[in-house]
Amino acid sequence: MASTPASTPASTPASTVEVRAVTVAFGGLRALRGVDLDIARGERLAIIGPNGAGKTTLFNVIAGDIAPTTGAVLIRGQDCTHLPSRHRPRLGLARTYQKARAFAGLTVRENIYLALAGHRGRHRALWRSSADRRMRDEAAEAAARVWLSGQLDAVAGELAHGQRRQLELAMAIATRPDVLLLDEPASGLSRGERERLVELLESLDEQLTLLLIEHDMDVAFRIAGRVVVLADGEQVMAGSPEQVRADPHVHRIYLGTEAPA
Ligand SMILES: Nc1ncnc2c1ncn2[C@@H]1O[C@H](COP(=O)(O)OP(=O)(O)OP(=O)(O)O)[C@@H](O)[C@H]1O
Repeated sequence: MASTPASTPASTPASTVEVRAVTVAFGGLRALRGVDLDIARGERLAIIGPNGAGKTTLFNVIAGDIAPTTGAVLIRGQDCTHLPSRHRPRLGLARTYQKARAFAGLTVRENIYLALAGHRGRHRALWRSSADRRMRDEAAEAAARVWLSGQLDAVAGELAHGQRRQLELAMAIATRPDVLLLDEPASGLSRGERERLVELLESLDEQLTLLLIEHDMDVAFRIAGRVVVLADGEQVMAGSPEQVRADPHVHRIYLGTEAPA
């Protein structure tokens, strides 16, 4: 019988991210009530739902920013329910937040560089070695991906809102994640910036697993292959953008209107 090398997992997980019966209680408030989700490698999944539905809480659980009250999260087959968020980038996970987190006093290049250095555990060796020079080049490449080449030496705090969001995205994609969580990437962007965001998201590696919380239905439906609708901490529907767009229940609870005839 052929032996399996020790480094090869016994089985390849069917899903890159598995959310198992996750509940989150904040005191008496149940922000998530038994959410189950399987997200396949390379899938583009949009999570939509009204304010307070539990979307960001679900992201926080997947990214390790909070632990679920009950239930489990597996990333690439590994149970990481209680793994702190700082260890999850090494599982290939990157996320952005609703509020920009770049250092306002540092330049675009420095911010992306620090994201890379943090990811590789190289905080203490800034700007010195050839590896650091490589990271500076990689930072410039990531900036170019989000059309910020002309702003490499601009201080983040002086960027326009849209450019700051582009920077956040560059900081996330620079680490070449397998799983990318974007929390409302289109928020506050102009129409032209939204078009560029869609173009950028469409250009990401096909193998990348992308989870998106988005209030802009146009962006969400264009990017996603599957849409999950959360309401009041529960998944109320999942389907293709076309199915979700046409679902009368979704229209009532989320859009507050009847589905188009
Ligand atoms: N740290 C917290 N402490 C207490 N309650 C919280 C906390 N975080 C979220 N909540 C509550 O949990 C519920 C779900 O919040 P969450 O931010 O996940 O919703 P959301 O769907 O992302 O909403 P939005 O679209 O407005 O961002 C809300 O009622 C919110 O007030």
